[in-house]
Amino acid sequence: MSVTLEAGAPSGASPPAGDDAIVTEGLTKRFKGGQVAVDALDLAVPRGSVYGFLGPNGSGKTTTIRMLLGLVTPTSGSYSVVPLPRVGALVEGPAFYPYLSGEANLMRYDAADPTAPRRTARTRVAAALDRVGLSAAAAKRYRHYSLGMRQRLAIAAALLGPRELLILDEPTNGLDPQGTREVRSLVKEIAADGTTVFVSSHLLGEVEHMCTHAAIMRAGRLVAQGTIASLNGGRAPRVRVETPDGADAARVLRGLGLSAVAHDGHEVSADLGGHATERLNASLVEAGVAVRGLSVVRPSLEEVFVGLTGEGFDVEG
Ligand SMILES: Nc1ncnc2c1ncn2[C@@H]1O[C@H](COP(=O)(O)OP(=O)(O)OP(=O)(O)O)[C@@H](O)[C@H]1O
Repeated sequence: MSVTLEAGAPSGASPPAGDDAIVTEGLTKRFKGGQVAVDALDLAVPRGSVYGFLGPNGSGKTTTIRMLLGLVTPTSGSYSVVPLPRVGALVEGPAFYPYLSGEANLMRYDAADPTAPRRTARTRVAAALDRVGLSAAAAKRYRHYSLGMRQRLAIAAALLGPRELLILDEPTNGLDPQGTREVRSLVKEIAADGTTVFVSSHLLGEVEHMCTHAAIMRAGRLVAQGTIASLNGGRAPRVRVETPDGADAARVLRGLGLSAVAHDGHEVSADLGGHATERLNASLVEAGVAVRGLSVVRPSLEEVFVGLTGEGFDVEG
């Protein structure tokens, strides 16, 4: 589906060209009252990716997702998404009946879709339960489900049809650690089946571990996007040596050709470049440097984010 809006007029529908599942160009939402929730957003979500849509609360993630699903009308800009019947979405958790089983809840949910043939409802529900690992708990009442099982059932509801794209808005929010683990590994499994997953989160650690790609949002604007490796790769890994012989260690590292050598008390650090840490250690010891510790520090997405925005971030997860 493709929608272009200038002055509020939709202009046609087609899936994104090329290898992307979602493309937005200049996508903007200004709410009545002047609040710009999403500001000229250019996203490109490759098919087959697990795409983390990362930003603090209020940065415009939910508004973007609601626009992609046709639930909110953009003020301007355009977007293309794979055809909506091929998109499964979990935006606000679906309301399930506590006294009904997981299976009965999904049957009701499926019945609400006028395009789904009734004849095959049981097969669809069984496949969705199987997909999220709830077959054995299909007959159990929803109120006896754990938090993780409840969220997996919600994801099953989003997977009732064949999906090319799954959009999940903060799927681990409010879960306990066990539920969080269940949902994260389910997301990876769904992606491994070939479904593109677009998942919003305010947790850097979560995106770093679960996703292949990420976009970083701040106050409605896109700050950076790309593969996790390319986002991290903007900054080189550093080697850090703990030693009482700092001046000597710095001299050895410079002599070996390492750059950006910094010496601060009992710690010496330098850009690692293509050097092997075991060789560095051997050279330091041979030169009589007492090495108490040697480590390689790779920049995390958190450092990249702080470097880009000058702001801290919620890194839990
Ligand atoms: N219907 C609305 N009317 C006016 N302002 C809104 C509306 N919906 C969202 N906003 C504002 O737009 C901004 C972006 O909100 P949005 O919910 O998209 O952010 P978010 O990144 O999803 O955050 P959260 O994780 O807290 O939902 C916020 O400042 C919010 O207050």
